[in-house]
Amino acid sequence: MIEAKNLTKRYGDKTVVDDLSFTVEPGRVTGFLGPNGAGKSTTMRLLLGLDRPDAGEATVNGVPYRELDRPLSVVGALLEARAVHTGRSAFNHLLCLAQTQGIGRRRVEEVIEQVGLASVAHKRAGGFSLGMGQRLGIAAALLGDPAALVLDEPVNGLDPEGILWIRNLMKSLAAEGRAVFVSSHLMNEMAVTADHLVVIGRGRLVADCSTEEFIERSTERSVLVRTPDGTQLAGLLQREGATVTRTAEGDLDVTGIEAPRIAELAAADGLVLHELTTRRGSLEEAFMELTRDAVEYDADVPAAGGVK
Ligand SMILES: Nc1ncnc2c1ncn2[C@@H]1O[C@H](COP(=O)(O)OP(=O)(O)OP(=O)(O)O)[C@@H](O)[C@H]1O
Repeated sequence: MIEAKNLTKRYGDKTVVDDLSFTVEPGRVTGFLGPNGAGKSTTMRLLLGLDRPDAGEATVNGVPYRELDRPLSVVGALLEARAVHTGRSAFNHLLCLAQTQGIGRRRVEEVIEQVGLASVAHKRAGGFSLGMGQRLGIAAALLGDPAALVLDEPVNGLDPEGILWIRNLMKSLAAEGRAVFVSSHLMNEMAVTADHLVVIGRGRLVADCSTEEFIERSTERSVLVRTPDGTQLAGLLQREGATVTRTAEGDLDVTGIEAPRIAELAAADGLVLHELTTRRGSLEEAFMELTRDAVEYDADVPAAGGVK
C-alpha cells in the first residue's frame, strides 16, 4: 500500500503539490489524473524519495522509500517515457540493475519474457523504439517482484497495440494483489483502465473515488425526445419537475426525469414519440471542467471519500 499524507512541495513561491493525501490500495489500479502541470510527476517523485517534501510524508507499506532495505522488491517504478540510451543489451541492462539488489539471472529472464522482449533481449537497448523502451522500463519495474508499482504516463507515445498491452498488464498486476498507481492526463484512457481515481488540479486533490462513481457523478444524464407533440409534452414534463430545453432541431432535451417515465407520461396523455434516447455528457469534458479550477470546484460538491 502506498500512502501520501499531507504532501506538500514548493518550487520557489509556487506550491506544486498542495497538502495532498490519498492511499493506493493493493489489488486495484489507481489512476492518477490531472491536466499537464498539475503536479503528478512531482508527487510520484516524492513517493519514490527522489525529492523531499516541504511538508507531509509518503510511505510504502508504512515505510518512507529512502528507508527501504531493498526498494526494488517493494515498489517498482517507471518514471520517464523514453527509451534507455545505452550501448548495453536489454538483458545486460536489466542484469546490472538486478545485481545491485541481489536479484538473480533467472528473474531477469522471467521479466524479459513477461514483457515480450525475448526476441530482442540481446540487442542494443539504445536502438529500441519508444514502445520497446517502455517494455524495458516496465521489465525493470517488475524485476524485484514488487507489491506496488508507480508508473508515470506509461502509455504516452505508444501505438494502440502498445496501449492495450500496458492496460492489460496493469490490470493483471492488480489482479495478482499488487497496488498499481498510474498517472495520465487522459481521462478516457483512465476510465477504461483504473478501478479507482485520484484526481488533482493545481497540486490539490479534486476527487478520490471509484472510477464508476466518478463517471456517474461527472456526466449528467439527459434524454433526447423527438416528438411531433413537443409543446404539450414539454409542458407536461415541466409540471413533473423536469428541465426541458429545445435543441436546434426542435427536439426536447430533458433532464431530471428518466426515459421510461417520459414514455409513460406521454402514453397517458396520448402524445406521440418518435425517439427517446438517454445520453451522457463526455467524460473528457467533465474532467476538464473539474480540474479547470480546483478551488472553485471545492465549494460545489461534497468532500470526504467522494468527488471533492
Ligand atoms: N524541479 C522543478 N523546478 C521548478 N518547477 C518545477 C520543477 N519540477 C516541476 N516543476 C513545476 O511544477 C509543476 C508541476 O509539474 P509536474 O511535472 O509535477 O506536473 P504533471 O502533472 O506531471 O504534468 P505533466 O502531465 O505535464 O507531466 C509545473 O508547473 C512544473 O513546471
